[in-house]
Amino acid sequence: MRLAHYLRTWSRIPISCRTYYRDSQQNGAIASSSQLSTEEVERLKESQDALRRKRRTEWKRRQGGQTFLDNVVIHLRAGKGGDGCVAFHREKFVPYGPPSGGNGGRGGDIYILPTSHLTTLSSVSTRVRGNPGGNGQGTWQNGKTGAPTIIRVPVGTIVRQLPHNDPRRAQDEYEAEEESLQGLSLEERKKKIRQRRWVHYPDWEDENMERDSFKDAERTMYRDERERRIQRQQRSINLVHLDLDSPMEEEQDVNAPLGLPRTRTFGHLLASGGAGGFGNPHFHGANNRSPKFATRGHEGERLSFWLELKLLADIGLVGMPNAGKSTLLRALTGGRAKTEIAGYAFTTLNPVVAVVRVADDGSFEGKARGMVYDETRVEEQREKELRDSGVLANAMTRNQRPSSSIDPDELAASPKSLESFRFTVADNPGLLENASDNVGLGHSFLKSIERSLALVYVVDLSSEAPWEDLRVLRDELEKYKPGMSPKARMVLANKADLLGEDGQDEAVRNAKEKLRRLEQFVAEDMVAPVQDADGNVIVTRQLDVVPISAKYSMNMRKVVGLMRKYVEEARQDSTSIATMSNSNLTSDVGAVPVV
Ligand SMILES: Nc1nc2c(ncn2[C@@H]2O[C@H](COP(=O)(O)OP(=O)(O)OP(=O)(O)O)[C@@H](O)[C@H]2O)c(=O)[nH]1
Ligand SMILES: [Mg+2]
Repeated sequence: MRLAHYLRTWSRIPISCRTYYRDSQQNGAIASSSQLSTEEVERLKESQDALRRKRRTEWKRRQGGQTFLDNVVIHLRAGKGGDGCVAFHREKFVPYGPPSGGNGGRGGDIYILPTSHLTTLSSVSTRVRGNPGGNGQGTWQNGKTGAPTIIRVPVGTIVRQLPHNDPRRAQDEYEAEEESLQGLSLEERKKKIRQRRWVHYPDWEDENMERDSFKDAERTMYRDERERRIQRQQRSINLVHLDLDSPMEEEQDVNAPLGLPRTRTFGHLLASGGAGGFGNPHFHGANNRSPKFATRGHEGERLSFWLELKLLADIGLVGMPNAGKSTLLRALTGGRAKTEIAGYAFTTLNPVVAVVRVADDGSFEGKARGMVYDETRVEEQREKELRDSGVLANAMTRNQRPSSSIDPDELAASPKSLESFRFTVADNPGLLENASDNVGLGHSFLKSIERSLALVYVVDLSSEAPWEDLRVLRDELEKYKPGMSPKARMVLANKADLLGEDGQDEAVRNAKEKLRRLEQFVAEDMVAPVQDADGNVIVTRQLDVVPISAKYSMNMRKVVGLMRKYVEEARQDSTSIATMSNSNLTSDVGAVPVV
């Protein structure tokens, strides 16, 4: 009881406060051990930090990549069928006409439709109910069919039906009925089951129960129900799994006759509506001339699905942990991309997508002389010092300052001409050798960049053999999906600033030699085949190799120019974009834009 109370109270505290509380507790614990020297305290803090990071990475790894993406579980309840009607025809001189109750209409189905007008799953409701069918009426009027419900999702959504044993699944229609009957006596149970299935002529319920014709009809109904249930079970062996990679636009038919739907394409069927009930003419026969009962409509299917969205980015960064992908993303976006940078592996646990804005003259937002994109921890510390010193409190805005006092770096950072092009870049977690065997974070996160127009390798030029890293990255891409590696267009040799400065002739010569070796490897071993629609190799393509320093924002303009070129080429070839989404090998390679 006390534990429950504690958990309830704890869960009411906002997460930020909880983190603060934990941190202050830990810091307090460290500080209280006053016998320790400052150095020892620092070391202790670092080891605690390392432990926390390790736990975080391990936790992420255990998710099997399932939390990388925008995803949602939805519960569908297709429309219930309309009830049949009990009625008898009446007209002048025909006091006892034939049975004339109409059948109920079918319940509305639920469809899913990928559309290019959406980019997130946030507009998808988690509970969707189909429209019920109309009830039948007298003079043989059948009820109308429930209108279909369409769930619109962005292109790139993967739809998976949840299996029976999945705890996230909602009850199906049979389980829901069973639950509503729990706790009732046998008699009450029977009564309720009947009430759910039959419509009687006013005051004829008891009479109907006695009749053989009703008993026969009831037997037939239960037999049909059993068969339907078996069919449903068989269907659920093949769970729905859709990869909605290309948009299906709704076809509008403005000339559709009145009363018929004007939209023709509904998308993929997910849950079927229940059948309508039978009107009393259905039970008319030689041994029942005047049936005084009809059936109610069936429940629609109740199913649960898991929707998962692959992210959309024009360029995907692929590299080993610590290669500097996050630093590069921040440099490309002028620090707007809030992705964490730190000197340990697996800092980035989720893909982060950011927009790069390019001006007419090739300059881009954020490019500034002397700009340093340091580790998040260092930048935070710097910001804190600035805040504490009170500089920020009295700072004037750019408009308040006289133009002569504006820092030239700041001027350089502001766009000189109007933005003329923008594209998105995805920063990814690091990829390791044997990621396919779930080493590191595995490579399930690559799903998010599968549909990127181009990939860019980021390697650490200061490492022993950057070409070996490149080989591993290429092989891992191929292992993830054969035909994916030819999407790579460029190799960025990062951290070039570490390889010697002006004046250090020997170091500079070594750096040049290393870069030359990398270029040679790329030219010899990383040639990408470009195929035509029939799968014939029409040309081989070299990857561009560009030495950069993401941290000091060096050579960024060239990188942005090349990225822009790749994106423009791919966008121009609109057919290639359409085929790129196909999952088979030939179309994927064929989709690589021809240069
Ligand atoms: N000297 C130098 N250091 C860099 C450069 N780019 C990144 N770094 C440093 O390299 C370390 C790792 O950088 P990140 O950007 O976090 O690397 P990452 O590839 O995103 O790493 P993961 O997220 O773990 O995959 C940090 O300490 C950066 O400051 C660079 O161009 N020069
Ligand atoms: Mg990172």
